[in-house]
Amino acid sequence: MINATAAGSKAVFLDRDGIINVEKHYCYRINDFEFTDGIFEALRYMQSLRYKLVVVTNQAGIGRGYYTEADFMRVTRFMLDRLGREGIRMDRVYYSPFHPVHGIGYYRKNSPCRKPNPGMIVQAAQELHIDLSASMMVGDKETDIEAGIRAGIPVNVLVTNEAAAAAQSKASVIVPQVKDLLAVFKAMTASGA
Ligand SMILES: O=P(O)(O)OC[C@@H](O)[C@H]1O[C@H](OP(=O)(O)O)[C@@H](O)[C@@H](O)[C@@H]1O
Ligand SMILES: [Mg+2]
Ligand SMILES: [Zn+2]
Repeated sequence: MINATAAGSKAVFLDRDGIINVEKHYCYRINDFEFTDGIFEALRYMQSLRYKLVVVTNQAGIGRGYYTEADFMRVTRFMLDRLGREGIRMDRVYYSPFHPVHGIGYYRKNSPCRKPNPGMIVQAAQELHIDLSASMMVGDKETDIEAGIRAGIPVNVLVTNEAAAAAQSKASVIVPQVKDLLAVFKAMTASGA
């Protein structure tokens, strides 16, 4: 169970591609941005329990030269606008444009903010006064789970329908689809957190 403490707010950290929108390699066009089935209901529920909602997304497509920061900002505005119309307010979006091998120029570096490194989560905790010990991470890759664990988040939820990924995962909970998240969130907060 998850309880908030006086040390800060509780939060749900959300991977973007594969959790908020359907994973389509290096998605940056609004026309390709398709919300996953069940994400609105899951986010609305956690927001109603006063969890902050924070996106932490690797966007190495920027560093690789596939699209620009302006492209990412455009699709982010679209995402936030649509979430807003669904009654969901994201507290912050963090992104890492870097890649240690394939990044071009400035973008080629092993950034502490690129998952599985926990930098984005740690930064969010400082800037938004989040109590990580009362928070959750949700992702579709083991790198998301590793970032959550390294940041000190106790509940790390993996969404995958790949048996091999599930078998090797360090996640606390594994579900096959985003539309299973609402039930996970309800179970995790059952004591009234
Ligand atoms: O919100 P996410 O899931 O952190 O974003 C992942 C995508 O940026 C991108 O990530 C991976 O590419 P890199 O190794 O970071 O270059 C791949 O899984 C791509 O398919 C994803 O679109
Ligand atoms: Mg992902
Ligand atoms: Zn890669």
